[in-house]
Amino acid sequence: MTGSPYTIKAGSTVLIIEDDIAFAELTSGTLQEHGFKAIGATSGQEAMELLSATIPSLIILDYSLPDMTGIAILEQIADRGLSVPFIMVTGRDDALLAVQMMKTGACDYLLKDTSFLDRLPAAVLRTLHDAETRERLRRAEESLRQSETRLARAQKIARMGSWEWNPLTGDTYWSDELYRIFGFTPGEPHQVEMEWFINLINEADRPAFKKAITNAARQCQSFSLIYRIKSCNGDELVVNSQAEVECDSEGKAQLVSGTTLDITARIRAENEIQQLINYDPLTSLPNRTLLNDRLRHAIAQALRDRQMVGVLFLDLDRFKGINETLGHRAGDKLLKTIAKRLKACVRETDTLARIGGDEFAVVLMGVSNEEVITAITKKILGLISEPIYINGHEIYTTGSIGIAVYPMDGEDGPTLLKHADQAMYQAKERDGNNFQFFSSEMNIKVLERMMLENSMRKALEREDFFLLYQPQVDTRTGEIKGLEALLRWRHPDMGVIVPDKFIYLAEETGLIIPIGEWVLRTACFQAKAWQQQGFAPMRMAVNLSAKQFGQKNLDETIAAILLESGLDADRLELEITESTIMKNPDSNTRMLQKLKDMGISLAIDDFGTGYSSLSYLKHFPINRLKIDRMFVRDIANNPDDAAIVEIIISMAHTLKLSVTAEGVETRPLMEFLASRNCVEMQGYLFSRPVTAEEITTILGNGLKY
Ligand SMILES: Nc1nc2c(ncn2[C@@H]2O[C@@H]3COP(=O)(O)O[C@H]4[C@@H](O)[C@H](n5cnc6c(=O)[nH]c(N)nc65)O[C@@H]4COP(=O)(O)O[C@H]3[C@H]2O)c(=O)[nH]1
Repeated sequence: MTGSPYTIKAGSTVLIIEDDIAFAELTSGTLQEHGFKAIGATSGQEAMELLSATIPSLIILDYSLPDMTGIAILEQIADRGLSVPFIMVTGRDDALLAVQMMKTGACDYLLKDTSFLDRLPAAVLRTLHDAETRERLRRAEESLRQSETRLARAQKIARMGSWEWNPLTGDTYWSDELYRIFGFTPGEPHQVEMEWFINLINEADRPAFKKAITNAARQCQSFSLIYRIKSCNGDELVVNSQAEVECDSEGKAQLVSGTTLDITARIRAENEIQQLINYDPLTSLPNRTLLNDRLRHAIAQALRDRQMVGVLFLDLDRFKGINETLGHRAGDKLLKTIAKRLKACVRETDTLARIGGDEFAVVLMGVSNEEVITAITKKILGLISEPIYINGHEIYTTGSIGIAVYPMDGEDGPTLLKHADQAMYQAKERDGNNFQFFSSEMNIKVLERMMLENSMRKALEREDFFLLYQPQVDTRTGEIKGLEALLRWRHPDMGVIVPDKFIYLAEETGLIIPIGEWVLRTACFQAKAWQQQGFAPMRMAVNLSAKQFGQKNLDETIAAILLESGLDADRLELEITESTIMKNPDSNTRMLQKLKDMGISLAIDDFGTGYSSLSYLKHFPINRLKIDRMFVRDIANNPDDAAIVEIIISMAHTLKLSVTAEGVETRPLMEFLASRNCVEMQGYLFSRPVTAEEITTILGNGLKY
């Protein structure tokens, strides 16, 4: 209903509709005495005419009028859209009538009795006061409704929804717009379960959301969170939820409420901008801007981890010619194919960028040595040089790569890139399809390694390897109990090379497998030959590297060699380092057991340098511990080493293992070890590693130490 606003104030107009003129005057007089302005009408008709001109603050209405009933008048007033409070007046004391009058909307009703005039002013005041309160409430409700409409409109425009969640009861409220954002019809589902909602969130973002909502409920922490969510129609949206928490005096969360903004379009636009700023549109690879950024991060990370960063600058050889002959489209296809191939060579954490027409750069993270860089560079050159088929043409292209390494060749991105670029030009001058390190030392190192690797491949065929044997002596009797076979490489240019200088490379290249097999075979045949020459049978100790030990069929290979050579298994001892076993203790223990079951003796080499714990040691089916020569050497000077050696010896005895000390160079060392019950020793004091012929002489002379 609409109506005019009014307030209680002196002079408020009261319309008295009453056909009893005397009564009307009395009423009017009383009201005027109390400061009201009274106007009067004696019939319904007259009242309606008056109401056309004036709207009173209150009507005092006689229930029964000559031309119409009070109720009919009220209907006509309502029809005009007026809302004026009224008090009914009646001469009849009838409870039923009173109820009926109140039902018509009367604010009060008064009986025309002797106390009427006494009660009138208070009733008028009360009615006016109530009417004013109602009007204020109506206006407040109206304004609230308007605000709600405005908010809903604003939410719709902003794609923002609001919500509430009661952490105590689990009750939730979603605004209509929130339903719409998530693709639901407003109000459906009516009650939103938090668990159900969490399941709509992208799995990767769920933990962050759960944490935020839990912190809100448990610690009253407000939050602002961006996360992805699957909408009802399956689209993925990106939203930003901001929440505030209402807490009670004890700090217990009562209500979590907030807004959720759909920022999908914004994020998409931002991504597109980022894509344009940071990526090359042709290959979608990072461009120079992003490369510089990534390079800065890579350097910071390498500084923390004390590692190197490899920066490769690649330029395609003869690309210009291809572009000119086959056209730019073909050139673009070629670049895309190259980009794809390059991607296959680098790890996720590395950066591959296109920085110019036919120029690419690669940033290799967390590199520990230049070999890794060389390996990746070779792989890249190999992949680039494979034929590319474009528009029916078979195209051959190659690349030139310059390499700069942090920290040696520069401490910042631009310097490293500049140096890699310079090195690339040198590679190009050497006819392309080549790589070049910026620093000459690095080049020499890599070159040496490559040469060593090449000549090692040929060394087996050319029989450049040979074995030396070092006696293992029982110091109580001076007898030779065993011989350790030690590998040497007679290099055509570099002379004899010791294993420490090439075993690592043989391991890395896999050449250790054929070389190791050659060592085993040679040593077993030699041991058998000495037996056949009538010398007392001795142990032949052979070193096994980690790669050899990792072979699945190692036991079969060894069994075949023993069979070929005719050497009894119990004459062969395999020396494996602690770190080799500890690389994969469970499967290695199984292999050790197989070898032991064949009757072969097993020794842990360099004992004390690795990580064997006593509990592991108990489980390894081994026969012997060899104390590393590093500890033995320092016994005299370092009490710690002396203590370690003593512990190893007593541990070996407790576990019923034999023990051999390596690197015994002096008599005092021998005496110290002997006094600690270490019986068997090996070292320069007795003999350096010598050739098989020299061993034959020693054995022939019946030499004892
Ligand atoms: N300073 C000093 N050194 C002594 C003394 N007595 C022996 N040595 C040296 O100590 C090394 C003992 O061999 P290792 O600990 O098994 O250590 C060996 C072994 O781990 C590995 N190796 C040798 N031959 C082979 C092989 O055929 N296969 C594999 N996988 N590794 C081998 O190369 C390592 C080094 O071998 P070598 O250079 O021959 O070095 C030998 C030996 O010459 C001494 O009194 N003083």
